[in-house]
Amino acid sequence: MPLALCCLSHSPLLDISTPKPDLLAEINLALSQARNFAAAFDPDVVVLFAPDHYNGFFYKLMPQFCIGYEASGIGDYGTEAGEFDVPRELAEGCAQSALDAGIDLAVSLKMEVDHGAVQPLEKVLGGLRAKPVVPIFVNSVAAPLGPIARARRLGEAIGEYLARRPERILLIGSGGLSHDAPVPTLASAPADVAERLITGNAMTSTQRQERTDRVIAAANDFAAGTDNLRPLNPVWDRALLDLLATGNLEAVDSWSNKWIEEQAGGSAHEVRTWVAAFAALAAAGGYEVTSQYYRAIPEFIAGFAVTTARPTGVSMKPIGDTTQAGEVN
Ligand SMILES: O=C(O)/C=C/c1cccc(O)c1O
Ligand SMILES: [Fe+2]
Repeated sequence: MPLALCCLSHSPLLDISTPKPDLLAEINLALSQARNFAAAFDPDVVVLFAPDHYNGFFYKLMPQFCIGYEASGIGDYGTEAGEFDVPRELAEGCAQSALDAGIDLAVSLKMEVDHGAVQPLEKVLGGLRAKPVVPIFVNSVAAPLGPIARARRLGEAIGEYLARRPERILLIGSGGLSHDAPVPTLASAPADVAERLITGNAMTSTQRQERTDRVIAAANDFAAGTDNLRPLNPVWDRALLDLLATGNLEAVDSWSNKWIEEQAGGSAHEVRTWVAAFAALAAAGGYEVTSQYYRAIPEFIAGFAVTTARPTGVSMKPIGDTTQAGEVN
């Protein structure tokens, strides 16, 4: 059965910041196109590649990749909390196919995920239980990171397996593009924060609110040009979107993590979720991008993109407004 793909940037600021009305209308149109695309494809199941921001994965044991056999959203930044409906047999098949291909991923029977996983499910499908979901954690935040080539290989291995499955499967990649989110790092965090990055001790509601306030303040400063976060890089983002659209995915294998960070910021590693999702789609055959939206949006601290793609030659019944949303700026 066919695969289809929807990749999008997430941001905690998406439902908090208020960009100018024209920009907001564009963003809403792009997201509604993605929703229409998913509704027209009508997947039986979703395979979701998503990062985490020290809400579900901590340095007491930090894998590069992990498939959740059971998973729940923690409900940060106003996203839905609660249990995922994970199709166990499909999740096990994904894990085995990756292991067979030499990707030593972890599995979890109690995986916790944050806005990076839940927000795209809300925006594209309407909620975290709208469809059965196999959640796949792709470490994009916690150094040390493996090479981006490994994320491509992970996606490829899983795509080869999914292509043989009977279900209609929507691949979602969540993250990036260029950005430098104000997420702590083990190397620079004060002792109490570093301790939490290691142990994952639950945050108090005050600590959670302080984190939210800090991110909102950083976004306001960034939009005003008064923060020292690394600038967004629309040129890099556009080149990445072009590369993904042309299918030349192996080109990323030569990218070093240092180069990605220099070009696009410390959080641009989240693009490995896009690379994995596209590699999964490519493993099933040729594909075409059917819609693409991009803007560099400082208010979201994000090179913000929404892309849909489907196998070449597969048509889907259009639902609602399918006009092209904005384009690269
Ligand atoms: O987890 C956080 O506190 C912040 C995350 C964040 C901020 C800005 C852009 C993003 O993509 C994020 O995930
Ligand atoms: Fe993120």
